Amino acid sequence: MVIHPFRKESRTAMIHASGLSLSLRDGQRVLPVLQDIDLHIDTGEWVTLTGANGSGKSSLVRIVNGLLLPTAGEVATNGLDLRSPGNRRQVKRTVQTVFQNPLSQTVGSTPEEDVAFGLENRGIPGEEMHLRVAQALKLTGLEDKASRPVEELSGGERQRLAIACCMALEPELLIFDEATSMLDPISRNGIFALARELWKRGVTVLWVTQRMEELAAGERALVLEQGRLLYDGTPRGLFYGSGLPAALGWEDPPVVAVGRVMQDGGWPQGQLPLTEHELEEALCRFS
Ligand SMILES: Nc1ncnc2c1ncn2[C@@H]1O[C@H](COP(=O)(O)OP(=O)(O)OP(=O)(O)O)[C@@H](O)[C@H]1O
Repeated sequence: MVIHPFRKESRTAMIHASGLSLSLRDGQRVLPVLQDIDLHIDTGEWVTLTGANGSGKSSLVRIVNGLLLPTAGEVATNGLDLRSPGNRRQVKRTVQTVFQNPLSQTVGSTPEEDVAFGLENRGIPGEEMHLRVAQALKLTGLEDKASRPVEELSGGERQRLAIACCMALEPELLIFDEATSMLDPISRNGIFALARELWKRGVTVLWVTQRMEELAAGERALVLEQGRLLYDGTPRGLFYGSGLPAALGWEDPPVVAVGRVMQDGGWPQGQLPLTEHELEEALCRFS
């Protein structure tokens, strides 16, 4: 059952899935990895996908970016039906993914080489390539490190570099697959803020995370559990209206823990805080 279906059909679909299922063979067993998923994500949205280990998040990402074929159902990314191999090839050019491990995503020996690599593969001519490399490194705050050895970059900087590589290829959909999970809190916040900035500039973002603070700070939340889409709606509805966090045994983020006390005290749901900023505002109104 999907709680609070969330649809805005008026804009162009970036991802559209209907009855999407995926079964994978594990030895003698057939695992139902994704089950009967209906999903519509518009161009320009920020959508956060969460779920326990093994709930199917990465499998869904791999279907959406054209790497894996569903066993049943329909799925289209950027209007391209992914059942066609030609469309899957095309989609791989418009969707870029930033993965979990910052150390496993670099191929060049310096940031500028690394960003240029993907552009060369695409056959982007020299002058434009240099321009795009410079722009991508500036966008991600790495312009001063353009010719430093990659090994000298921190984990957070390596993750910025992975984002620079993606952005140079001018993606329409940017997927972050637990991209902050191996970083320290400051780098994590920096990468999250950078992703939000890119989203505000117009890139559609699918943010995959198990961090409740990141989920709370987004506009729309998807919850996968054992391959089923259990929730599709606002983070506020998820934390304060659905009962799902308790049912799934999640620990509340600190701000939501305070919000629950406010909820018990009679605060209306629309005013319950999800972020530190909202909590501060609520307390100012109260005092
Ligand atoms: N190639 C495969 N063959 C068989 N089973 C697979 C394969 N890939 C994934 N699975 C299984 O599918 C299920 C979902 O895996 P998936 O990686 O999509 O989950 P996830 O939510 O991304 O997990 P995590 O948070 O641990 O990365 C798991 O039970 C996993 O073992």
